[in-house]
Amino acid sequence: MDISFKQVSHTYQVNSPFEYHALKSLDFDIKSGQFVAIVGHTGSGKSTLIQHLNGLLKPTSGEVVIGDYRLKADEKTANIKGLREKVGVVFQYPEHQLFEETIEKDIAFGPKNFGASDETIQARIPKILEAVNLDVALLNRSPFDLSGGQMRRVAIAGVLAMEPDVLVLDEPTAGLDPRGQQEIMDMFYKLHHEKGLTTILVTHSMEDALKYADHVIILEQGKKYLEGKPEDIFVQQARLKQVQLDVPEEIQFLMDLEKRLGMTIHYEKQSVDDLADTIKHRLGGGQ
Ligand SMILES: Nc1ncnc2c1ncn2[C@@H]1O[C@H](COP(=O)(O)OP(=O)(O)OP(=O)(O)O)[C@@H](O)[C@H]1O
Repeated sequence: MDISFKQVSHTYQVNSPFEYHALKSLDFDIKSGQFVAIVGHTGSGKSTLIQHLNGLLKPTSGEVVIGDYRLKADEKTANIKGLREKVGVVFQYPEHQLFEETIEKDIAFGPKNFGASDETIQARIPKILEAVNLDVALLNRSPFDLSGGQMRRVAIAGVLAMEPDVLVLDEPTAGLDPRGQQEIMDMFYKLHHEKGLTTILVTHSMEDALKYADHVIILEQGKKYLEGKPEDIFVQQARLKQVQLDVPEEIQFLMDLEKRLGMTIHYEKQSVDDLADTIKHRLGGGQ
């Protein structure tokens, strides 16, 4: 689904001593099928922004358009339930929201609430378990018997069970070890391509934004600071530094290489192996 933010502002606790302007005149478009990373340091407005994607929050002014749905202040959004079915949100630490006695019931909870029949849900479950790499034998176990990483996969399975068109991921790897982080991100990347999803990833990892996203939006104090292709955004070291963001490791490495050896390699999402080959070749003869 295409998504548009048109001059969106959001103010918390209007007309109170705690009034806070969290989003300020945000304008951007996300095309159906894009993988977009939203980055910015703490308090820049990322969580506020994504809560506008399924109508948990509404703009104080401006409008958000998501497919055929429109969110606008003082206007009742037609069929908000339909919007919440289409936009799946994986919140931070989603495993904290597990509550059913069995894994199967937890995965089925969302679609059941939205009126899907038992047969429909049963038909979806094996494919979802495969996607999140959980064993079918676990279905009747309590989610609370699992490891933290497995619990997160159950919670993600519950969101996927709704078969959303748009997947919103709020720091989906927070608290996982490096291997778990990569497994989860690779899983989302695969799902994104296989299911033709529109994916919106909030992350503190510049490396993940560079590796997985085809578009990056940087927020600073509720405003859009930079927007574009990751390989164009993440070479702007001085501008990133101004908002306390780092250059991803791969790009930092190529910048150091240029400084030390005068070797210029333009980063175009090459793998580490391809970069190593290019460097060896340039150094003369693959040693
Ligand atoms: N309910 C609220 N009432 C008042 N201010 C709020 C409320 N929720 C968030 N804020 C403020 O809005 C600003 C943006 O918060 P938000 O959670 O969107 O930022 P963020 O970029 O997601 O931060 P983080 O990376 O820490 O999750 C922060 O300064 C925050 O304190």
